[in-house]
Amino acid sequence: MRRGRGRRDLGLSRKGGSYSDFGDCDGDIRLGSSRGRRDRGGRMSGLSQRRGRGSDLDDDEDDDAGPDGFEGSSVRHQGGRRGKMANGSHRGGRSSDMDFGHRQPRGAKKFDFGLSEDDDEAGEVDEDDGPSGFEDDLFDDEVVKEDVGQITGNKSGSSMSAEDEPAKHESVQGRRSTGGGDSYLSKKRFDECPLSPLSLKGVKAAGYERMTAVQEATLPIILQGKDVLAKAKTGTGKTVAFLLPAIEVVSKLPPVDRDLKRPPISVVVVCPTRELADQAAAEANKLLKFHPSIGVQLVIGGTRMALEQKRMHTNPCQILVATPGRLRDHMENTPGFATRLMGVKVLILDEADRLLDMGFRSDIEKIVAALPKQRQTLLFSATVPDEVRQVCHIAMKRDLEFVNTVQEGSEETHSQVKQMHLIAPLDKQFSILYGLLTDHISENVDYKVIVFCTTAKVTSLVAELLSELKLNVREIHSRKPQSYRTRISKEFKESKGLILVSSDVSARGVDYPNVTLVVQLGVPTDREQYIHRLGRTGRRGNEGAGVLLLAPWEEYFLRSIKDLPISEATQPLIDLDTKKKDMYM
Ligand SMILES: Nc1ncnc2c1ncn2[C@@H]1O[C@H](COP(=O)(O)OP(=O)(O)OP(=O)(O)O)[C@@H](O)[C@H]1O
Repeated sequence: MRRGRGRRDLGLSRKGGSYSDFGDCDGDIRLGSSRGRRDRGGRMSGLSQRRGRGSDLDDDEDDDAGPDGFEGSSVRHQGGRRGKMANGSHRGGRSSDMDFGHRQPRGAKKFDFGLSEDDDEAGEVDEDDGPSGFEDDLFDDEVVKEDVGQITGNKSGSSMSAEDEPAKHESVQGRRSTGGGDSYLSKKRFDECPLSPLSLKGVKAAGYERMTAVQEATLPIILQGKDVLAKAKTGTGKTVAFLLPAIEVVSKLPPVDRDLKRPPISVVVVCPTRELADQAAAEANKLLKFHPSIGVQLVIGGTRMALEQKRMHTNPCQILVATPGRLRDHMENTPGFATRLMGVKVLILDEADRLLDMGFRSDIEKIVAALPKQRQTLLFSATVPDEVRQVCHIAMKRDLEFVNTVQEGSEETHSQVKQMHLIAPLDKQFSILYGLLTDHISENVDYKVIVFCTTAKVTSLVAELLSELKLNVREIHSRKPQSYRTRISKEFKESKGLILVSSDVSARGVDYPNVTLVVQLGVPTDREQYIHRLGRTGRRGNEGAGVLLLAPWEEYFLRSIKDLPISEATQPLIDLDTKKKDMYM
């Protein structure tokens, strides 16, 4: 691959004068920027605008799969591989910017690719986010504050301060972890724990011998039957940490009578995204290898309800892994399902922070209300912002244990992941991205890169453009059918030498092994999102790198991550004109 040094021109003007600086679009096109905006009436250059798809309640495969005003709209290649933007009209005028979903200052000239609804997990967001007042009888705010104050060692009981106060188990982590807080595995082996022989066999078959810090810290407490709120860095084995003790609970229950019309569901795992739910179910199946009598069922948006109902009927499971909207849908529409839920002994809220900032609070409240109060609740997250603490009020017992495996004073990110940022004007950003990628590829034979974009449409556009430039690219976002998302996710998991351009559907929890670089194009929603996205690399103690590419007016974001070890990157030099000549000769 030829790469000129010296020019940093976004260029992209093509032979025949098709697109130039992405600027030949018809009119004032803007790549949607801030999250959560649902509909904008701006000129969209023929892009059909679809409103947010609401919760995954409606998320049937067909609904998801068809043309949705997105596929084939943002960059449509008409007349061969001629790139055209939006409606394909190529007028001569040079627009000033291309906005990859960046927040724009007032008055800035922008392109709008019709991102009326960003892909805030669009398929799964529930807009019905009203207060429920659930379990007010059990936990009024004052009581919780007091209790939580005790949990975190805050005797004044003023507030639950997971971030501010050293947690009860923090010191335990400090002592037990190996190699300075960032180590991946502790010294403790699974076979030193009071686990059933069948679970131990499953753990061994899965290739796990020693525990990770969060597993070591939480397992004994969960096995005692306590509610646990656990905070641990990304990629440190939280899934096994909650699944294994949950499996133990099920294995100790009396066998389910096969003739029972509505056999109880004993464990419910709620995950914010379908990918994550899929991943948790797969991990459960791995661990259950030697527990033939325990079954797992996955219920997620984007698949057919009827099929799930049939499966649940013919093969009743004890462990149910679900996305919140679909779980509620079954609660309301699947005969006998609510009765089956009355058997729940353990409720797990995975990536609790994400569940909440995706607007699932109302779903969570309804799910919690549908479960027996006599149950164990586990809440796992890589970050514990205020909203997560609030959910403890509605879902957990007052004597919950907060296990924080992120040592006080240490960053929430991994030290083996090199973090960099770059501030660049919009018209330079794509060429910089391209330069970063090609530099990384030339230095890493086994490269595996995720490029995060702020919205589904920008994701698609960037993927399309990178493919045009002959990079090996896949895209994943909420506008793609679930079957496609699953396939791409699987492919990326198993591949090397691939770039995944993704919206935030892949930001949290998704475990892609050996990701070598994460690029964040545009400002993340918040500090937590930055950490979660970055957490797709450096998993299982591996090394990795992260680059945050911001526009000048987004530089303010650096203040919110100033405690993290992030430094300024050198701008890659790239001559896209040379590349283009290669392509069109
Ligand atoms: N004890 C263990 N030994 C070796 N590998 C493990 C162990 N526990 C988990 N893993 C592996 O570590 C990887 C990361 O685990 P997992 O996805 O559960 O992390 P996580 O903490 O949930 O991350 P995130 O916060 O990003 O969701 C997985 O590939 C998992 O199979």
